[in-house]
Amino acid sequence: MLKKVSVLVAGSWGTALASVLAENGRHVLLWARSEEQVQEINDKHTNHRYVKDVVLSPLIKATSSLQEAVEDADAVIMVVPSSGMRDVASQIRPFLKADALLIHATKGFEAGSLKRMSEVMAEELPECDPTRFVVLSGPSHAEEVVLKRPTTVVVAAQDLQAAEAAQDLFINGYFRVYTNADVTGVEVAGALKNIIGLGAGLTDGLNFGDNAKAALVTRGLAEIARLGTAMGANPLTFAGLAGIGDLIATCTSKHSRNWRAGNQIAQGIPLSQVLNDMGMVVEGVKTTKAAYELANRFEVEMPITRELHNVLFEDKSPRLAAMDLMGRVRTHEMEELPSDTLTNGWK
Ligand SMILES: NC(=O)c1ccc[n+]([C@@H]2O[C@H](COP(=O)([O-])OP(=O)(O)OC[C@H]3O[C@@H](n4cnc5c(N)ncnc54)[C@H](O)[C@@H]3O)[C@@H](O)[C@H]2O)c1
Ligand SMILES: O=P(O)(O)OC[C@H](O)CO
Repeated sequence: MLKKVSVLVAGSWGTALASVLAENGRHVLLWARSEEQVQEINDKHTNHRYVKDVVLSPLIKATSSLQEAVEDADAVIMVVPSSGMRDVASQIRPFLKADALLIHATKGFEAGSLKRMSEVMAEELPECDPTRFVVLSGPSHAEEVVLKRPTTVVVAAQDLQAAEAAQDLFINGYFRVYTNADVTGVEVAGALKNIIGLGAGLTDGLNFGDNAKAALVTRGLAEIARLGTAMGANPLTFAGLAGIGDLIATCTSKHSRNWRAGNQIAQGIPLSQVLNDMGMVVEGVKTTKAAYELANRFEVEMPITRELHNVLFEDKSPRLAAMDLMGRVRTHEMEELPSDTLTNGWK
């Protein structure tokens, strides 16, 4: 029985996941970094900056002490931005029970090392069994989850019991949780969809229309699956919730910070200002850089990622990037398949 459940940290997604747990009758300890935020959550039952106009369950209590949050916890849900994962994982190491159920819901890679979040956790928490690390991902905007709108996610772990324990913890009538054994695929899909979400915002901002966005999502999925498979993922994972499911949510929703960032860049607003004004994490920016480097490392063709990289970091005009994408050398739709499969229909 998982008695003490903690969520790190009280951003949008951490607060939304804490709300799901509270809905399931769990007392949740939510770590917030500022005393002001702790007081707001404990006294007013709100977390206004991150989840507007929502009254939180009294079962959610906040603390600014990582030790208090993690000590004796039976389950710890890590929802820190990818840039903070290593630091927070190393800080909780002295307090974390080795057999605690460790779940992360972060969508990104570590900048520089290009590691997946479960790899970073494994390095910083060597006492814990990495086969029991769970990743939770899928199409899930915090803004809708706190309103109890129907949502589906996937939890992946190498160890089936760990995945099922996470499924039991979160599943309820509006939050349906599926299991999957492909940790690499779910992590890669969750991180890379943000790049395409940025691209969808750009596409919409440039008024390119519905055909262009459908093309972006479909060809985006193709290059996500290409890199993911090279990194050891099961290609089928990309047809699931963490793959096409989250691409649809991110590329079509104005809740998406990545979509909004892309949309603002299309209006000519400088990236630094876009990020500053957002006031919340836009993982797709750093992930574009990481994926560009991963594509080089794994020698995988990722034209959309490359063009977005050039728009974000090389000052390339988004229109020119789109023209260059459209003008690429002609190719087969399923270019990554073995050549006998490609020619099969024409024999
Ligand atoms: N918001 C969503 O709908 C949603 C849904 C699914 C997954 N996610 C993922 O969850 C992760 C967190 O996103 P979010 O939406 O909660 O972001 P957010 O911007 O709403 O909140 C980020 C939180 O992290 C804290 N923080 C920032 N830097 C930190 C650091 N270095 N160490 C510790 N804490 C730090 C901030 O104080 C804030 O509380 C991201 O990887 C995101 O992709 C978000
Ligand atoms: O707001 P975004 O773009 O970070 O997306 C949030 C979630 O990942 C959607 O599933």
